Amino acid sequence: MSGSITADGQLRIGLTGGIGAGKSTVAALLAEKGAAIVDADAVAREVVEPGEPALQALVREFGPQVVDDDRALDRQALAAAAFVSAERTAALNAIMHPAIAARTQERFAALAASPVVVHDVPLLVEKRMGAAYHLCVLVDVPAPLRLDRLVRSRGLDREDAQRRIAQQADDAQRYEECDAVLDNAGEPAALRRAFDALWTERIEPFALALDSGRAQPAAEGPEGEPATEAEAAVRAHAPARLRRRLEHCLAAAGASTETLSAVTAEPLGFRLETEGLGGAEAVEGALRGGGWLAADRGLRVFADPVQPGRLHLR
Ligand SMILES: CC(C)(COP(=O)(O)OP(=O)(O)OC[C@H]1O[C@@H](n2cnc3c(N)ncnc32)[C@H](O)[C@@H]1O)[C@@H](O)C(=O)NCCC(=O)NCCS
Ligand SMILES: Nc1ncnc2c1ncn2[C@@H]1O[C@H](COP(=O)(O)OP(=O)(O)OP(=O)(O)O)[C@@H](O)[C@H]1O
Repeated sequence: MSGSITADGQLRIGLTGGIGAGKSTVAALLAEKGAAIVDADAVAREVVEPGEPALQALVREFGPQVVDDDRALDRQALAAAAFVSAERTAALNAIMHPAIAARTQERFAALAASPVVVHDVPLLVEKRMGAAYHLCVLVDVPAPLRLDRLVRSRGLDREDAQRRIAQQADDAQRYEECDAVLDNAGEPAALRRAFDALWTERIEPFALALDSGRAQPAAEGPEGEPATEAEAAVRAHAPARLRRRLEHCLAAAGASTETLSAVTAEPLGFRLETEGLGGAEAVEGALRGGGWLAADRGLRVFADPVQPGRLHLR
């Protein structure tokens, strides 16, 4: 389902959260700022339209009751059959996710000229897709409140919503994979304020740095104490996320990460022996595409103004 980080100068954001957290609400705020949105739920609907091979595979796997008289997918019937156990959900995913991934690649390719592309993807954490984006944003709401909102304002069946939550990641796993948290347990106005701060302090300068190809000199890491437990957890996992990002973009260039080592904690620093890596240009391009911009001879800086990271090439 993920696109790899390829289009030069483009900021790619992964947007996620448990069912009913408010991803669509945040995606609308991002679109207002001019970001292009790829909506995984919408792509998932397209690949099961009548005549699509994934629809036929669903009928073979789950039986004829998952289509109606017009041979269109009965979404409620499929949800009832698929979310009963981890094994049945895995069977659903095995059919759907390759089809979604192929269509998603096409979407990203068509948006190569957009400065900011957002992938709204409910299962980003479950599928450990975070390293494929420069920044992952989590919309965070405790599960019981999500359940109430889904039942009250969207009319979703409570048991269905509960079963889906049981097949999704938990909060601790989300804090490991995501770089920024938007708390949406309060009023919509509070979400908008938090979003505006994230846009101004992080997304906009990050996108400008990638677009210009120049690392920002002030990148010294997060300031002050984390305001919430969620933020503290997110920050604690930053070194591991940055390392996964580095490994992801180097692997895309076919370069070995055997000599990649962590050297400093503050600011976060890594070292990579480039001798014998081969394809210097491919490695350069992959690092740039991954958000690691040239700052000095032998030094790359990850362009996230809040979670910078340095890479020393030897
Ligand atoms: C089972 C289906 C037909 C139910 O359709 P329905 O219209 O009721 O829900 P919709 O597609 O709008 O999804 C709503 C939410 O359910 C949750 N959800 C959907 N699929 C899954 C899944 N495989 N595992 C866990 N949660 C899921 C997500 O939070 C999603 O945002 C549909 O969800 C589906 O095709 N799911 C498989 C594809 C998939 O994994 N989609 C998630 C995005 S990649
Ligand atoms: N701060 C809020 N206060 C009250 N209700 C909210 C708030 N934010 C979102 N909602 C409502 O909660 C429901 C879920 O929000 P939204 O559709 O944005 O979530 P989502 O994460 O996209 O959902 P899904 O996982 O189903 O795709 C919607 O009915 C929305 O109007």
